[in-house]
Amino acid sequence: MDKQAKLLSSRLFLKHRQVEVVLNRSVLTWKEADKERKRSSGISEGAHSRSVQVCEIVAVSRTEDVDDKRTRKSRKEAKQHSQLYPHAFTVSYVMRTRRHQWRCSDVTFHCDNQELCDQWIRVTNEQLSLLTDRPKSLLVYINPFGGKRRGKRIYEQKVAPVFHRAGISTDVIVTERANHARDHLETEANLDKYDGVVCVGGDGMFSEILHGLVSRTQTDHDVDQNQLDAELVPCSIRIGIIPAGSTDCICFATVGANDPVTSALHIVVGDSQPMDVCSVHHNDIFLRYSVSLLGYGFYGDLLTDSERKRWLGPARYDLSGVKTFLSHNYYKGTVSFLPAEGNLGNPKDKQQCRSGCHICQHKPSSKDQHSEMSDKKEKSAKGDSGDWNVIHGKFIAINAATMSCACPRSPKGMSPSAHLADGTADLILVRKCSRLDFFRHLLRHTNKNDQFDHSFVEVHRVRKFRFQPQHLKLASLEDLSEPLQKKGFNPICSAQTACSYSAAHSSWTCDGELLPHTAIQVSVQCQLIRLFARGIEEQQQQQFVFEDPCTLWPLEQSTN
Ligand SMILES: Nc1ncnc2c1ncn2[C@@H]1O[C@H](COP(=O)(O)OP(=O)(O)OP(=O)(O)O)[C@@H](O)[C@H]1O
Repeated sequence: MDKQAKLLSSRLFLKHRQVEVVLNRSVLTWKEADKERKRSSGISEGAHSRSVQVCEIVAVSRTEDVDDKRTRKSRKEAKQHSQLYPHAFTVSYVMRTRRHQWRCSDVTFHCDNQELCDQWIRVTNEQLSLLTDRPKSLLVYINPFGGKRRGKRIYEQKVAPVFHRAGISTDVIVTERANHARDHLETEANLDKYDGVVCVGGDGMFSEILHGLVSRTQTDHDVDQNQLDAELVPCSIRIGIIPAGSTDCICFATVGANDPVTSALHIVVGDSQPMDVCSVHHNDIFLRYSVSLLGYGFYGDLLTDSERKRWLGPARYDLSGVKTFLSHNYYKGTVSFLPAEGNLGNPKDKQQCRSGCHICQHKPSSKDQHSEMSDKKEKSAKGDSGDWNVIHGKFIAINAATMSCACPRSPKGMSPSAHLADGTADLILVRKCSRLDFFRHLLRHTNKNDQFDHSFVEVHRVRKFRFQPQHLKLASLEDLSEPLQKKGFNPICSAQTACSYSAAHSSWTCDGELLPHTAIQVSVQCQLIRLFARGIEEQQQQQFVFEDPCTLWPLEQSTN
């Protein structure tokens, strides 16, 4: 850092203290000039040096007003000071606070020379203009009904001021119905105008944006999404998520916090986090895309039941969870999967996917993927099952996690070491077991114990998988004639016919939406989209030195 050539170096005033301010290409540093002198004279107190990376500067501009938050006495002092040093500029920058949250902090430097002040603003802005990843123009969709219905307020009070400070222009659409954002993106939006799309809402709203953007990209490139082996074209513009829903798992897993200001700042600094997307088909029909969890059995049943209890609000998930757990259903079927050979990671690794993850950076080139695909096509044409593994069984749950699925309730997530962008999903098969064992497995989603370390749980890192429920294939006569106890049904199910029917098949939940088919084919599309995020930062990455920030803004209100 010190070796870089200085672009500017001046003695300026920060409040009443003289500071040595230095700008080089990557860092802005300031330290108290007087303390430096004391130290050279042998007194042990060191100069407090503060630094901010240029890539984390939000904006720099001329300052006209003195800070009106000061006390009357300090306002008077400030007035005298500003008469002596009437020219000032303010640098707004990212400051890390607790638990991966970011805030925008300001520091104002004063001087007596207008030319010098203008030079600082000009040179700093020149450096910012070299950061070409930063968005200048954004298309924002707000779901006014997501979560606690605070999407619009969250955007106006916490996010818009940050975008305004950074000089980002926005077109804002407040949605009027479900799928409004998806349809607009698919058919109407002039995407050439924008550097990114921002979603203000929860995971359901994000899914709309994902579907709109991915479908639009495929249409623009004449790619047929219904084709199972179609090579999908990655989306060229990034998506930002401002969490304002009741479930904000995608935001949490990619930023480490559900906090609107933090997300806004990740957008401003132009972060880019590639993400895998699963495409889900039923034969030659495209069904949906998924970025987090595909679940059959336990989670499918839970969602089906919770959909009937929407009136209960978020509490419906707890109630349906208990009910589904007590039902303790299992399902017969065949799972086939293509293991992720050559992948550097393993679902049982202790290492988690974090900012700058080397496993995600080592993605297979599209050429390799293509030749792998042609290989498979050749093998299947010959009637060979290729490298596909096939498992017939009775499953309580079949889950495919494309990311860790970490959320505040399950801080490590369903598959703690799943990666955001390595082109794979973790396929977790929970076979029929006792209710107590299943409870132990579920409990491990909330604590630090290895949730795969059970004889009835297996996990595979896969590039593709298929599921065929048995009832569709074999009409399951044998199944239906089995005594209910043998099938593991719970005595609390009093209507036996209803129980046997409900246990014949479950449904797939796909990122919180129910799929209309149970026989599905899933293919992981490596790095199909990019988010304005950088993955969860390691704690050590938390911060350069910052003391005594002049102000923190926007207002320190609690987040949703
Ligand atoms: N204006 C609107 N009116 C009604 N529904 C809308 C509107 N805009 C978006 N939606 C739909 O609302 C659903 C839920 O939105 P969102 O994900 O933002 O909130 P949420 O509270 O997290 O919801 P959930 O947890 O139920 O998914 C989305 O599936 C989206 O399609």
